[in-house]
Amino acid sequence: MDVSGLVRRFGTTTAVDGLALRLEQGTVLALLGPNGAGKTTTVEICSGFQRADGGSVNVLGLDPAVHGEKLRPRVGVMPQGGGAYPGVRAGEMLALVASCAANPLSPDWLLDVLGLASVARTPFKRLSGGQQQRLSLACALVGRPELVFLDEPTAGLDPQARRLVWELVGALRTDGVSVLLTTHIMEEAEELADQVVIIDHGRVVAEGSPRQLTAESSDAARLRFRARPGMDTSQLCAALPADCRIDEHAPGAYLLSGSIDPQVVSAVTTWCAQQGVLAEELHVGRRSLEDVFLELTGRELR
Ligand SMILES: Nc1ncnc2c1ncn2[C@@H]1O[C@H](COP(=O)(O)OP(=O)(O)OP(=O)(O)O)[C@@H](O)[C@H]1O
Repeated sequence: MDVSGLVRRFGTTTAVDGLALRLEQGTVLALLGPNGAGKTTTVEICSGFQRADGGSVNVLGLDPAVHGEKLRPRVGVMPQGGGAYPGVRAGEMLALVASCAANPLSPDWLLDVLGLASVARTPFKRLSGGQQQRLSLACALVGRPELVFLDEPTAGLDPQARRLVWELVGALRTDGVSVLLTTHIMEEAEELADQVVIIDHGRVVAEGSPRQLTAESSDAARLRFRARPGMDTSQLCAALPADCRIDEHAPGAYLLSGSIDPQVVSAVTTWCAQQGVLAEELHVGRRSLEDVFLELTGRELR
């Protein structure tokens, strides 16, 4: 799939502003971005649910705005928030979607894999939020698609169901299916994606494999630890090398960046001991995808 120069406006808002993406066959691309960055709009244009105001989209060699009918049997879509006729039973819904496909997977098998066999006769509106999500995923996969769009596939899922979705995405990739997913869970992108694209204000701000994105531009490492929230770290900072910086980026979560050497680690633990606190989850390593994401898109709420 290839997207270039994509533009979508809503009144005075430019939701997508010249976006370019490339999803290679049989790979997983994670589209990340803060709330309102333009992820869902992009996915909806690529999957043929919205028209673009500019740019080009090529999905499996076709333009979704022109060849929606031809594309529909070849792609699977799990929209954000799912959706179905409220009164339809879970099993009926999946059977209905399967009946539109040339060579569908067995709906019963898929219900079983997704842990929905026991609610096959339950009306959609009576399913729990997580069950609705899983049914929506089943509907996206039942037609054996060549390419799947998953808009926040694990939002609202419990840890077991999230792992199951991760396994399914891994299995799709092994089968040569291309996957475009959006997520706010950085760990999910690190775990699943071959390629990560971070967007903000409808534009690409960074892209690469999770490893490329988290590789340090210098040899500066990070030291993280958890301790009592709100500690005054100015004294600690004064005792560290000049290029070291310490931030409490969430209550009780401290992040020290700069030249981290054994003396710095020792200074941190000694200082914590002097404060009478235990430095928990002390970890020295490269920056995480979440660090990169926050550096690029800022820390303020959208
Ligand atoms: N139908 C619409 N009418 C008006 N504005 C819209 C419409 N759809 C999206 N927008 C606006 O376009 C921008 C991008 O929205 P979009 O839903 O694509 O963001 P997102 O990255 O998917 O966000 P989230 O992470 O919250 O799901 C937002 O400012 C949103 O308010």
